[in-house]
This record gives sequence, C-alpha cells and structure tokens, in this order.
Amino acid sequence: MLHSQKLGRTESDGSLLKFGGFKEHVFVSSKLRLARPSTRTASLLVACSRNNVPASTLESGSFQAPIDEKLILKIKSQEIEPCLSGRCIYLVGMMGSGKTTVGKILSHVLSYSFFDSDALVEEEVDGTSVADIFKQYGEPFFRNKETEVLQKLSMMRRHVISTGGGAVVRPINWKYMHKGISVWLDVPVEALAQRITAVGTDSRPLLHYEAGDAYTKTFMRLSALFEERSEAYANANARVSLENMAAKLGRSDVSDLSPTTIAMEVCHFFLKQSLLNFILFALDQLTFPKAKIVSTFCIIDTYLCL
Ligand SMILES: Nc1ncnc2c1ncn2[C@@H]1O[C@H](COP(=O)(O)OP(=O)(O)OP(=O)(O)O)[C@@H](O)[C@H]1O
Ligand SMILES: O=C(O)C1=C[C@@H](O)[C@@H](O)[C@H](O)C1
Repeated sequence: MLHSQKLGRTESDGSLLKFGGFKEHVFVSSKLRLARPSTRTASLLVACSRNNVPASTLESGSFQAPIDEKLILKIKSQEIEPCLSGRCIYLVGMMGSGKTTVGKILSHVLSYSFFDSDALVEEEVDGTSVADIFKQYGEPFFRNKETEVLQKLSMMRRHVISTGGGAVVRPINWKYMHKGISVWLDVPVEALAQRITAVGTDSRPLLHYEAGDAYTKTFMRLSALFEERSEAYANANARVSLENMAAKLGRSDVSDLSPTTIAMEVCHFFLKQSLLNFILFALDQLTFPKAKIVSTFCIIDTYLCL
C-alpha cells in the first residue's frame, strides 16, 4: 500500500517538446520571460488573488521563493490542471537534479500527492536505506523493487513522483512511467557534482568508487553515468534544461535558478502541450486548405508567444 509522503529523504529558444500520443518532436521557441510577468499574467494575478497560498506551502527545504514567483506558479498550475486530467507527473533525471525539491513544490501547487520512488523501495524492504539495500542485496535486487514500485504507482492518479536516478534505464519502467507525463530535469554534471558534494555521497551508493577529492570523484562518476544514460532520459515527454533556462533568463549560472522557477518551467511545458493539442484538434476540423494555412500561421504565432 502506498502512502502519500513526507518521505523526502533526506526556453529558451529550442526546447524539445515530446508529448503523449504525438510521435513528433516539436522544436519550440519561447519568448516567455518568467522573471517579468506579462500583461496577461498580471491580469491573472488580480483575478486569482483570492487563491493566494500561504508562503510555507511553496517552500521546499531551505529554498524560499519570492511571493510573486509563488503566485505565478500557483496560477500556472491552475491553468495546467485541465491538461493534466489527473495524470501523474514523473520527474526523471540524474541524482541531485532536484526531482525531490521541485517535485514537492509542484505537488503542493497542484494539490497532488508527492512520492519518492527510492523512499517507497526503502519502505518495501523494511525501512532499509537504499545504500544498505545495494550493500546487502546488490543493485539488481534494488532495480527489481524499483520496477515493482513504479508498476504500483502507474495505477495511481494525481501524484508527482520523484524517480530514482537510474529508473530510466529499464525499458519496462518506461511502460509504467508513460501512463503519466514524464519530465526530465536536465542539470549540467558540474552543478550536480557541486550539489552532491555539498551534502555528501553516503546515501548514494553508485558514487562510492573513484579515488580523488570529493568534488572530482563525484564529477567523474556522474559524468560516466550521464554518458550511459542520456539517451534513456530523453525518453521523457519533456526536457527542462537548466542550461537553456539560464540562458533565456540571462543568468550566468544554473545555480541561480530557484526550484520554484524550475517548477514554473515544468508548468510551461504543460501549457504548451495543451495549446498544441488544441491546434491539432482545430486544424483537424478545418476542411478548406486556404483556411488551414491561414489558421496554422495565426496559431503558430500565438504558440511562439506563449
Ligand atoms: N534549483 C536548485 N538550486 C540549488 N540546489 C538545489 C536545487 N534543487 C535542488 N537542490 C539541492 O540539490 C540537492 C539534491 O536535490 P534533490 O534531493 O531534490 O535531488 P534528487 O534529484 O531528488 O536527488 P536523488 O535522485 O539523489 O534523490 C539537495 O541538497 C537540494 O537542496
Ligand atoms: O542514479 C542511480 O542509479 C541511483 C539514484 C538514486 O536515486 C537511487 O535510486 C540509487 O542510489 C541509484
């Protein structure tokens, strides 16, 4: 039985969008500036001010987002709810990519439950930590448990799930994760190594091999894992690249991107998805070729401005 958790163990131009039933990869160019709300956002802010959420609900760990960021995120989350229609959100990415931190923020604003698949595996093995499961039973045992957990989660609705960093490697796991919508948090390996070195590698058994200083060995191991896995991460429906986001927002470093800003980017992908669905539906309804062409241009223009 799965219980909703506190279990948190402790566009740039050219973002790739790949969704649901659509096989195509759509290259989108976004002019959205998250830091500067548009006129449309401002009117929504007024319209939704009674739904203001208490500050604490959008905080995760030591991160606190400015109030306007929190409001914009809340509004965006309300806009994407219909497009999600209860489907679960699976966050995938390397260890340390912020799946838990961003996932908790998203689950709060969407009023979804939050699950951490590593924590669920630990629960299944009588509370044994992931590191001890690797030590006592080996990685294949852990991977089997992880698959079982993902299978159970795939039958649920309205959950945000932070998956284990290696969950993407088994094709069977994708069968389960594709029941919902998956988002890859793509964080440069240097930033991952910095974050992980800051908190230590004790709970991360796959980082226990290389010799050298803590940052270098973490960086080396993460680089090798990323090399092996990048294709598997790309199976996700959407990719949120922190490098692209930093460039778009004019930040020199990805470490300047708050988890709330990243959660907003995830919502932004869902908004694009719902618009894209609408476009395809509308085009399907049109019978005159000329009307189709004119509408396509109008719609693409709107889409690029989103
Ligand atoms: N946007 C961010 N900026 C800076 N640090 C962050 C950001 N997001 C998360 N962190 C920090 O990075 C570390 C890892 O974050 P988190 O636990 O959310 O990652 P994860 O992807 O769930 O990792 P794992 O797969 O290993 O469980 C934490 O110390 C967290 O505070
Ligand atoms: O990247 C990985 O393979 C792992 C990441 C963690 O979330 C845990 O699932 C475990 O430590 C393995």
